[in-house]
Amino acid sequence: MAKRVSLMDYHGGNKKASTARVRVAVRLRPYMDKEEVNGKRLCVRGLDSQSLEIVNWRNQLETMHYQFDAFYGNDSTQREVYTGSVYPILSKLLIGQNASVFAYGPTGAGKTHTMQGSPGQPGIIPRAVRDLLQMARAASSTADDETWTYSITMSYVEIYQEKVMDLLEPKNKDLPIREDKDHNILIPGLTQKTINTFADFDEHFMLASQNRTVASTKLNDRSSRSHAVLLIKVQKNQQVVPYRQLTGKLYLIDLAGSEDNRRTGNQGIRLKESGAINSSLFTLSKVVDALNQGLPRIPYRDSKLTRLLQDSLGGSAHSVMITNIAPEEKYYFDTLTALNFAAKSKQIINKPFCQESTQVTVQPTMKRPRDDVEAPTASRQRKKSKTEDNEESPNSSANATQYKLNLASLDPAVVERLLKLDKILTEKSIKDAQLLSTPKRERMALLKKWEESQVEIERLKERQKELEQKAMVAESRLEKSDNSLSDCSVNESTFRAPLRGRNRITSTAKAKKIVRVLPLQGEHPGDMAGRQQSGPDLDHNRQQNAILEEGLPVIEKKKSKCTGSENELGWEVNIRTDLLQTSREKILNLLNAGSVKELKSLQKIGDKKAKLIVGWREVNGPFKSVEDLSSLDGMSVKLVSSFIKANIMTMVAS
Ligand SMILES: Nc1ncnc2c1ncn2[C@@H]1O[C@H](COP(=O)(O)OP(=O)(O)OP(=O)(O)O)[C@@H](O)[C@H]1O
Repeated sequence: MAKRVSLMDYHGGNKKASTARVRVAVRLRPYMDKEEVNGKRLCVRGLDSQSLEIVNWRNQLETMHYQFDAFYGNDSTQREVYTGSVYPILSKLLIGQNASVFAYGPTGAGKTHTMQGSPGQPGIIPRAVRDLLQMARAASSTADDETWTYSITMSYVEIYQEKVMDLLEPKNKDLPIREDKDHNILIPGLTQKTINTFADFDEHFMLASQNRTVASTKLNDRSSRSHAVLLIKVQKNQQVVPYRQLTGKLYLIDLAGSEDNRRTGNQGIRLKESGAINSSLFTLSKVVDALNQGLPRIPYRDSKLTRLLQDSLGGSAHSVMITNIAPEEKYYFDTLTALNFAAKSKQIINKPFCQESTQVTVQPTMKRPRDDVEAPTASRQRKKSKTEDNEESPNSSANATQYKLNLASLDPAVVERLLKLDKILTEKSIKDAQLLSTPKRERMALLKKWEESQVEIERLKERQKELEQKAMVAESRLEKSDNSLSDCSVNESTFRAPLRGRNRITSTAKAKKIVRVLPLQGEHPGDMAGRQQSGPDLDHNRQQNAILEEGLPVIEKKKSKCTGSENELGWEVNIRTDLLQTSREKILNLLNAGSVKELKSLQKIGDKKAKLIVGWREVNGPFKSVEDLSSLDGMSVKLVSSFIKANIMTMVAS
């Protein structure tokens, strides 16, 4: 489950939670008025790196003075703006915090130039993406960070006439904006592209930018008719238990400019667009006012723009607002309005959080968490091919590989089981059946069932130990009684060998059957007749003779010498080949057609293994041989061979 970790908690401090004021910078664009009706009259004068004044040429007494976090004059470069106001917040993304940079100001004042720039003068967006990619690459290769991998994705939307349009997938029109229970703002269904290199970003961004709505107005040849929001998501995944996941989101926003339609000359559709732009900017202003006044209700929901900026204004992001202004006298009122808005915005206090969750990333080569072995390295992850998905959507299919489940508190073995089961299900495209993405209640029920089966397994293990001990006692008793039989040493060693050492059969029931049947199979009944026997030995041999007389030719007479030891397969040699074959066939048939209940009738197959067999069958088709069982999870070759032995012994003896 995702959780918000305050900066205080994140750094382990115990003071008040950290806060961050919205940083406000003002950028003045160069003088560009070609008409110069009144000569070159500037209404803005820069004073120093933080302050400026605005002059009203009609009444110079009205000159206003403003101070901001930064003031960039008309000769400032793209690099200065970026390094001074944006670069410092990028590192926050890598620790799971959100940040946003938005350009605000009148139409034609230089917002798009500042955010996007041109190939010769790249703006904030390309610079920030390039640096983030570099920072993530550097971080994942440092010694401290080697257990983390980073993935960076981009989404790009425009808010055009109160509709959220997906610029990466233009057919996605009018997407909804939602808020999750942790107050994260989401756009379900929004396209998200993985960017591994700057070239990836450039390709997607260039194409998407062509989908943006721009048009010529009297004040700007290429005026943005919409608010454009680029979302860069940096996800940091821990590759070892407890698989923490930090997600930082960077919003880079190029707002449409406020427009005075007496001067833009807007008509028809342009006028309608202008109405929507001004209305959302008005709501933005109301939001800032409400925040500054500490009102209980902040009207975020009154426009799509403010809903999307909810996190950036009064929320959890580190926010930078760049107010673009124009110097020409004709912009005086627009500039004054923009500066007043900027001045009140700088009073807004945000409360940054670290977005942290514990996650499971299903990776094919992931090893057993129990062994504390790392999943694929960062470089392997980076090599993953570019993907297209809709991860913004909580229900999206792409989320199939990323689940939020508190695994930290689970036994690593449980995690491993869940991962493997989930992988099988995902591979088989069993929709909605993915264990980790199932609703919480079902997940809990499954986990409970799993816990119960663990208890059952423990109980069975205990029981098996007890039985083994009993079998050993019975065996040593038998050895004593065997020693009293004088002349059967060769056959004894041949037939009794399966009960000894490594090949000892660990079930009392099986031991009994073999003990009673096997020794006499090698002897001719007549050989026993003349022996002097008494007490239990006599009864024992009578019993054996009786079995033999009933004609149970279980064992082929073995002519080999007594070597005193047998290899792992030696026991098979002692069983008649046709019986061996039939038993194997019976087992194979059961494995391929048996129900869980029937499978459980096999030796060494409990409920858990029976279910695994059924599952394996469904996924891989029928078992070709009994030995195929070793491809089952938890069935080593050794285990399979002891399974075969136990079952064949049971079948031939029954
Ligand atoms: N700092 C600058 N240096 C050089 N040219 C600039 C600068 N700022 C803006 N310009 C130029 O001014 C013109 C208008 O800028 P831009 O389109 O960025 O304005 P805008 O604020 O985004 O306008 P709108 O809100 O209408 O979209 C463009 O031709 C742009 O290249």
